[in-house]
Amino acid sequence: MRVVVAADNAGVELKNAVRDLLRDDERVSEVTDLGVADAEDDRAYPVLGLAAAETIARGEADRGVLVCGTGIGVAISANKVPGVRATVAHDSYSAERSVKSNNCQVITFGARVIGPELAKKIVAEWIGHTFDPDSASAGKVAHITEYEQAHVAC
Ligand SMILES: O=C[C@H](O)[C@H](O)COP(=O)(O)O
Repeated sequence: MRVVVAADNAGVELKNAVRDLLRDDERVSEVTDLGVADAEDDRAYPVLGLAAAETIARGEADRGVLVCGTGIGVAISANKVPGVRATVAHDSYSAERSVKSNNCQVITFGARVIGPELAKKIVAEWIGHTFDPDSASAGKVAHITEYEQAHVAC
């Protein structure tokens, strides 16, 4: 699995902790870190969120982990990229269902909301979840995709 990670300067430390966890996970073949690298880099969360989501939309990554102060801004940004579904998930069940019910490729965290150990635990579980295209959830996700394709300008 190829994972892209990104954060604004509010989330850089948590992003780095999750990035390092992913790099040590044998289920992950590649981790692309789009930054920010440190707290001095003031690129705003939309820049990072959109760049990460576009990486997935281009087929260059399978999943994404995005971090900002709340996780909300990067999620909103990533969801603007056609074909990408992102959500904040600060608990194990939401993270699981974000994949199994919603086929989300992206999970986001708020560094001002969740601590690193819980975030890392959630990510370690999240990596193992997969979407079943034959599940009852698939038709609901297809409805979202059909709307997007009919209404969202590329
Ligand atoms: O969703 C936005 C993020 O929490 C970001 O890190 C902080 O944004 P703000 O500086 O506009 O509050």
